Amino acid sequence: MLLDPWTVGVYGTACYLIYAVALVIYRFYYHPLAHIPGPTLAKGTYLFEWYYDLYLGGQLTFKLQELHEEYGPVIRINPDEVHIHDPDFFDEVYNQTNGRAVKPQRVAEVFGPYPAAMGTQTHELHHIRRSALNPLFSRRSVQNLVPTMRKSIDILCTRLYAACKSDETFNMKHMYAALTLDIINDFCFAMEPQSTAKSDFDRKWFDDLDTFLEFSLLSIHIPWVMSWGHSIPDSINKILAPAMADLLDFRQDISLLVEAIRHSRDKSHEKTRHNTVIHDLLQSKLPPPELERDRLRDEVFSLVTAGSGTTAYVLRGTAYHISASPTIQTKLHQELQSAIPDPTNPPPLPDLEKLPYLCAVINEGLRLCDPAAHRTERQLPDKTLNCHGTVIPAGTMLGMTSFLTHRNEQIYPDPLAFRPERWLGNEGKRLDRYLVSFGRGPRACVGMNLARAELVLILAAVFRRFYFDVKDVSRERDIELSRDCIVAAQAKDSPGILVKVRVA
Ligand code: HEM
Repeated sequence: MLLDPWTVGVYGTACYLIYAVALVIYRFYYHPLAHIPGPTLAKGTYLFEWYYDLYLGGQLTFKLQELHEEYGPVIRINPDEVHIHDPDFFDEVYNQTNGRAVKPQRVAEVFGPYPAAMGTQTHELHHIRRSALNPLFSRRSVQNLVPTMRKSIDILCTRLYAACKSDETFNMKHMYAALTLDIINDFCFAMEPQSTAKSDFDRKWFDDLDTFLEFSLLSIHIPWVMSWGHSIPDSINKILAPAMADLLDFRQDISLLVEAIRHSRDKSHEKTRHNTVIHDLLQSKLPPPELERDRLRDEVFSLVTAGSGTTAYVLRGTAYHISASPTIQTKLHQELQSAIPDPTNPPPLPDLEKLPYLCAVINEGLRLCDPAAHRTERQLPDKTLNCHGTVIPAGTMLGMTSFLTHRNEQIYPDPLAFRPERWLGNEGKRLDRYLVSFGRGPRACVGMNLARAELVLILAAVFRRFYFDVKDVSRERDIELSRDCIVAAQAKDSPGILVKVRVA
């Protein structure tokens, strides 16, 4: 005899409840992480994490400090994940001696299921993809890009001189984002600088990116949302999420460009002094499937998105802190004035990289204005870790958060103060191992050399010539990290960083 729908519903619900209770009991008493301390709700369910990140909007990162104070250096933050807070353990988790390092799916695919190095889960495939990218971002390659970077920086300085005369207020948030976007676009596609010259610095593009990042926070907790979005046509995505329209069009344009470059139809790079990233990848030793059009498209798309907002974030925060302190501003300006007597004829990059105060300012900026807000997650299938006597089984999803290391009072006394002096002398050298803004190990930031060169060239050029009035900027609202949207985000009501400029 067939059961009526009501009875089926009752049995179904009862079975589900029994399953859910059994699962929670398993997680508490029989799970391989059962011995690791943490909040009760987090050990048994994902509700703890969802409450802080989805309901309160990217707040779990800030709660972590409190949890570590209560439960110790190794804690369970959801049924399947461990978080470690011990700055001396960073290399233990991320370095190469631990065998294979797997990037868990939820973080690998947080920006979409892209077949790019950044989105690759397995150690072996990541190694293949990363080996092709590494030479493109070596110190020597970056050195070759200096004229490219200077081209965009000169456009910005011309605009700033004009702003001095007109007493214009402008948004430093979009200004640095436009500059870094122009530089990475030139490197990837030999595209002439565009955004830096626009009156609003291409604001819509960056507002759309912010919306995309807010969405990424949802996708890290509910991964099927992003996968589903990628499985439906772009035309429907554009209706569902209009803020994504330009980004999706840009991604499609890259596909066309890959084919145009592959078949030598695009000659834009002949006007520049460098090959494009697409050229270099096409000439690399990558196996044929890795050279397919859409694979290359997604690799380059991830470079553009990872390589613009992050550096811009450090630039704008650092520029604010310099401008907010007359002492730091004067000290930096004096160093730059004697190193760069003629601002239109700056010294080579290696000479600028030796300026002690500029480097100290940059390190302090990387520390206090670190864009990587979210914990960096890994699984080490070949290694059981032991942290302060707590055994973490091989294969466990584990993470550490650079934000906590960078604000650790024992390492950086008065951690909220922007104090470049802490990086000077022998004491400063001791701190190097605790500056982890670019991550560590085989999956550390591939663009690190490029980012550092941009920071040196841009801050030297701008602060040699200009002073900024930041009296209308609220540090708490416009500068401080207040939401973890995977990348750091400011308060929702922040208007950006509105400043005026004058000649130094
Ligand atoms: C100050 C600026 C930057 C900071 C602080 C930063 C930070 C980071 C961090 C912490 C990671 C490691 C994430 C992980 O371990 O899972 C990373 C990865 C990555 N970054 Fe950056 N980044 C910056 C600039 C750049 C630039 C300029 C580029 C591009 C060209 C870039 C491209 C990438 C890519 C492709 C990855 C993934 C690497 C891989 O998985 O092999 N980043 N970045």
